[in-house]
Amino acid sequence: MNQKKVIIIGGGTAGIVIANRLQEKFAVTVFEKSEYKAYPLLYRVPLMIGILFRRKNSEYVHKTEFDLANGRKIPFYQSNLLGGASVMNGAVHVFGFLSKWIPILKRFGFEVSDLNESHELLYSENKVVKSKITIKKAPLNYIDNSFLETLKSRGIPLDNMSVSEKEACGPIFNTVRTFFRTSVLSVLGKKKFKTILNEKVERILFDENGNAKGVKTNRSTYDSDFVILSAGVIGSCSLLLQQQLDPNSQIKDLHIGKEIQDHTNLRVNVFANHPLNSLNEVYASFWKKMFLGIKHFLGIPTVMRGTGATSAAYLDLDRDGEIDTRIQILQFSESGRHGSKGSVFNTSEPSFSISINAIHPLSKGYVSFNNGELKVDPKFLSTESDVTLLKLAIKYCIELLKSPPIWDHVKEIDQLDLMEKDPDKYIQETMYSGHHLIGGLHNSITSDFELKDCKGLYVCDASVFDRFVASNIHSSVVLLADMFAKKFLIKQG
Ligand SMILES: Cc1cc2nc3c(=O)[nH]c(=O)nc-3n(C[C@H](O)[C@H](O)[C@H](O)COP(=O)(O)OP(=O)(O)OC[C@H]3O[C@@H](n4cnc5c(N)ncnc54)[C@H](O)[C@@H]3O)c2cc1C
Repeated sequence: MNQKKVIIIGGGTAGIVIANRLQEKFAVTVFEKSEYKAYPLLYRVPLMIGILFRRKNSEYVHKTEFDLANGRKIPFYQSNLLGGASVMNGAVHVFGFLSKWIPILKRFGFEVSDLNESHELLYSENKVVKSKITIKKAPLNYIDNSFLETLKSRGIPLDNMSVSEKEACGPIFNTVRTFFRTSVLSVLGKKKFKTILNEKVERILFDENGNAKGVKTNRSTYDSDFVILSAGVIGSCSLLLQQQLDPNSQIKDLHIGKEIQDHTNLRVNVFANHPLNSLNEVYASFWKKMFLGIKHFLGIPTVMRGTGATSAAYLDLDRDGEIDTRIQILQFSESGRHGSKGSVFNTSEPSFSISINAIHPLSKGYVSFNNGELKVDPKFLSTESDVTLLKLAIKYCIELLKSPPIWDHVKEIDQLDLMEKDPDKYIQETMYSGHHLIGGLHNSITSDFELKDCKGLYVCDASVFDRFVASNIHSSVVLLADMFAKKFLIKQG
């Protein structure tokens, strides 16, 4: 039987998940502009991924910069590898608040049972199942235990951190195989679809009736019955925006690139008063690093199993009855990421951080393409309520750190004076991107994910989210991509 052909643009998080489902009934080809290079073993170990971002001219990632209102430039990293952002992300898994999922499910005609089915198909907890994304609860040490104990003494109960709808604290989920980080590439165990690497799609082709009929890449043109755009927020928006510039373009002005969002990420850094049995040890000593590395590769549990982000808490800081903030222990410090005016949070001393994420920020920005130039600006903290929440969070973290038992580990809270006297300045000088871009195409598609006015061209990736359902976005993208593919199979299969 002649199978219908589907072209997927982008072999990233969404693209691979969609290809995995659609290969049941379609001849699927995935075009990925990056190559799957011999990705070093080292980077597949959870924490070691951080080394990638510090290398200048890395062949595995490329860097875009966001301009902040105060003149600071902060990096946003994209992947140069098959698997997209999921290969080099921090691997923290959060499935999201059901109350936030419901409007998204409704918008696309899904039921909660669809969400649960996709979850069941793609994720397994604490066991390795072929072709699933394996997740584990992060291993906890005494910094985590003190953090959780302090939270509990403030009335925040221990709960399931993957789906809590109320204030809770607990260990978080990481993507991990027995020895390595894993990503959506684990679904490649059953791969039948074709991947064409190192080939960038430059144009989507349409027939005379306005139906998508294939793509033009930097090398050739390819025919298909359907085209699915999964090139990520920046990739999908920029491809459509560029194509729209052509006066005869099929693609109309459909709010493309408008209302993108990102989680701002802020850290409260702490110098500890004693050496920590934590990821700092991996940082501090070559021999310890070797020792832990050997243990890790032998499959003996080590701190390297975690991403360094280990336990967290959901909080309702403005007391309006809805969870708004997540604080999370980070047992490592990234050079260059902290400190005002580019100074570095000193990692040679034992240290840890509390990372703050406003879960549902209201600030919105854009992706634009003018005079051959791509501009991406999430317009961080352009809404006053986002700043207010971060200030409440800083205050909360300082109070928390000053309470036992976590206080027992604290020698000094870095930049405490600035945080207390001028939190606005602290926020502007130290905030970073949470690397969770969403939106840009959410107003441009139908409830079937079809680009409005363009038959046969579908969009599904982080760009179709009109809101955050969780404090992290990877799992949300994976689950929506699978639900989309299931719907596509029913309608077109
Ligand atoms: C550094 C980093 C850390 C993160 N940490 C976490 C985390 O800990 N937890 C979490 O939940 N989320 C995390 N995220 C976010 C999450 O990984 C992403 O939001 C999600 O994977 C986005 O999926 P996507 O399919 O929309 O895009 P991507 O995975 O980026 O896929 C898009 C793909 O399309 C390709 N492409 C683009 N244009 C073209 C073209 N014209 N032709 C062919 N191919 C093209 C790109 O090369 C890319 O491979 C992180 C992201 C980053 C970057």
